Amino acid sequence: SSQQLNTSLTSHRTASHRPASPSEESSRASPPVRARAMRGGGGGGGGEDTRRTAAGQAMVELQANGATATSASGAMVVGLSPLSETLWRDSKAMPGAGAAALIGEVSARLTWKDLSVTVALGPGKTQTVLDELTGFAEPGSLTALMGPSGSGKSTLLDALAGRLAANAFLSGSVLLNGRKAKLSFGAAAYVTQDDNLIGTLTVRETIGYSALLRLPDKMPRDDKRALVEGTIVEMGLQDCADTVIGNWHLRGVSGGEKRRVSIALELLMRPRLLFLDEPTSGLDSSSAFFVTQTLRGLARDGRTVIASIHQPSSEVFELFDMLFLLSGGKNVYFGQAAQACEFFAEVGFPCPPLRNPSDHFLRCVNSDFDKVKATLKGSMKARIERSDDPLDKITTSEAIRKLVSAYNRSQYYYAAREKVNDIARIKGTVMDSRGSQASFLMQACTLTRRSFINMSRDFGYYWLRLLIYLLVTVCIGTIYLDVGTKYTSILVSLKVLISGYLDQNAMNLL
Ligand SMILES: Nc1ncnc2c1ncn2[C@@H]1O[C@H](COP(=O)(O)OP(=O)(O)OP(=O)(O)O)[C@@H](O)[C@H]1O
Repeated sequence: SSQQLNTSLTSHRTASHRPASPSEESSRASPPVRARAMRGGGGGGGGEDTRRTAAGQAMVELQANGATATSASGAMVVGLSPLSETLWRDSKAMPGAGAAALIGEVSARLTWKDLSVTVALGPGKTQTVLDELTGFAEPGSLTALMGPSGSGKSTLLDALAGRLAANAFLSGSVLLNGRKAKLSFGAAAYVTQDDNLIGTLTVRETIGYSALLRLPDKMPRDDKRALVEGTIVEMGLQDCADTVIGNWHLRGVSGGEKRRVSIALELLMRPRLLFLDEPTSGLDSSSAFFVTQTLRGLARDGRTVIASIHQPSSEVFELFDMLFLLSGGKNVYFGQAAQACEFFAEVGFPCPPLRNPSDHFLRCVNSDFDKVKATLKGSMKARIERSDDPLDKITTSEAIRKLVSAYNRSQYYYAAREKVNDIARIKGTVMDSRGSQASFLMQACTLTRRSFINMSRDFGYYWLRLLIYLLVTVCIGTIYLDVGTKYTSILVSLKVLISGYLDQNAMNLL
């Protein structure tokens, strides 16, 4: 209930005023996120104080993520903010029944074991896209899925998020908090590669409307506003909060900021598990760095973050905690990102001193390089033949075979399987808020208002149309100028009117 929500928010606000221990302080948020939080809500003018207060309140709620809360049943619940708990309880509570109980661990611990995906390509034709993959993702960690194009990164992300295409078949097990769970919207968030945002709305409006469309009606407006401001601060968007997203005729926020707005929309429901499909695609290296740094901050707040990344710079690579490297649907390496260089060196492919590690790994596992080598001629070919790089001595396909078989016999592989079994034994609650909690009426009103604002600000959609209608009106109207008032004139006018009406309809149909 809203009272329950208020109580939980207030109690946490009060609780947060006690001095935090250094370890608590460091576990709450990453330095950049905290630094941004300290700057408070953006924008100037008379509303700044209100916004700053609202953002401050929301930050208390946001900082409570990853903290230990006491559930109504008296059990200690790990890794859940009061808001998440209330959202979940409200969605689970049956009329007349008590609120659902939270059991043990609620942070998202995801494991997948011997996961294979086969797609049907036509009658009798199938393709194995993922081949017996095993891994895990824990709260507080940022896991990067890397591999060449077509290696199966997006398919793995889809398989873990439970959104595989209809022609794809999964075998093996995917467990969330030790249970088989169908991940639905709310429990886990999935940020797609494309930013589906309305160009005419500002960043604050975009996040605000999304809050109205998804949060429960009974949640007080002030709390919703505080949550929106807190999310803006958490994603580092306060400097562009009042800038429009932008479209073909409107210069708006940058590509990196757009990506962060897309992530912010998913964060509103406080998911414990975050999937991102290529969050840095199309961004320059500094924007990619800031987006990844934000993801790391979200992970440090107790969330489980899994992202597929195409070709990270060395700075971005350093931000990853875990690396899942794929090639042709097979696992080449899974373990700490910082230990990947060691594994490649053990197998006989050490990373040259001045090379970006991620470029080196992708160079080792991308069989397209065989085709590149085959097309080289002249001095380039001679240089490769003289080179002492082990990769130039064998084909990439052979290198991949060597790496895959070395990984399957390595300590990394056995450690991962053992950890998967250990994690699967920890049973916890699967947070499933079952989608939007706003009522139909609230959604209809919000969508109507948003649509009107969008139309009134969109030059092409509204003003250009209005101009065209005015021009057409003048053109048709002037046809009747000085036609006279005789019977024949009236008949002619009527004919013109009907043919004009029919023409207009025909044009509309076209
Ligand atoms: N539903 C499907 N039907 C047919 N083929 C599929 C399907 N899903 C994936 N594939 C195939 O599986 C392979 C892996 O695709 P996926 O999109 O997972 O690769 P990726 O590593 O994400 O590539 P990219 O980096 O280019 O996005 C591709 O060859 C793709 O054509």
